[in-house]
Amino acid sequence: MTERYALEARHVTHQFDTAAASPLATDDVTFGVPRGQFLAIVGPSGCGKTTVLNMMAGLIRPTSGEVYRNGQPAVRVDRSVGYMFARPGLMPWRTVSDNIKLGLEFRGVRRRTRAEEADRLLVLVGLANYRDAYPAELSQGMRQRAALARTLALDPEFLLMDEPFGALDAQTKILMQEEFTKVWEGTDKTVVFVTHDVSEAIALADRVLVFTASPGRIKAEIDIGLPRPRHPDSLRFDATYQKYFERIWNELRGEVIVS
Ligand SMILES: Nc1ncnc2c1ncn2[C@@H]1O[C@H](COP(=O)(O)OP(=O)(O)OP(=O)(O)O)[C@@H](O)[C@H]1O
Repeated sequence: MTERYALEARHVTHQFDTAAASPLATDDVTFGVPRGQFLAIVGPSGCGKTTVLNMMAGLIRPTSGEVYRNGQPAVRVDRSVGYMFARPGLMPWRTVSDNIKLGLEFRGVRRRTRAEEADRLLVLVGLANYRDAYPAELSQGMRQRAALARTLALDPEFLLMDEPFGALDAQTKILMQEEFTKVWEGTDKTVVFVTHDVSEAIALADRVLVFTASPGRIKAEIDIGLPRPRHPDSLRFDATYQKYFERIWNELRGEVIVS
């Protein structure tokens, strides 16, 4: 691997082509994510965060510019990409364990080792006692943990996460951030994490991009120098954390007001 970045967007612009309007979603966005870095993107609603993630995944193509994964244009979704949304999207007719095994099946893990690997992931996300439960029998936070385990079962090189904890209540969200940080810090996965929540971005990420209101451009880029391992649940009381919060919120405030 000689590329400087595992993931890269070079002068990426995306314009949706719809009958009603042709909204410019992103405008000349350029950034790179080194291997193993955790990048967060914050910005007002509608500024093109999901569009950027979809282009990184190879789900949609830029109108101009290019997105690269490991130096290659990201023209399609492949097994290097794990995508996680705010809604867990579990299959209701499959148990938690069987939902996780789905990721293992996709990865081509042999049937014999799937159960063992699913059990390991269930322990990792704190659902060991719910392996045979169905999604409807779980709380929202537990479902999202199961979705995280299913994504991790794919063992993706890139984790693209679109408000993955956005639908959770405040307490569960902090617990999930805590667990996810612990899991991620034990890997070398490259993460792009979209969120509205400035505190979440600072607690989790190595670097935060602040987007302008629509069309999304990069307004600021802030390295988060908080040491690891991190504990999102106690970080909020840290003076350095609060300085980052003030800085990022000052960048974001004007954009939220104009959007
Ligand atoms: N499929 C689509 N067709 C047409 N326009 C779209 C489509 N998807 C998104 N857009 C438009 O592109 C712009 C960016 O949308 P996008 O969902 O990327 O923003 P976002 O920052 O993720 O928003 P939010 O934070 O509210 O989820 C918006 O103006 C939106 O209306």
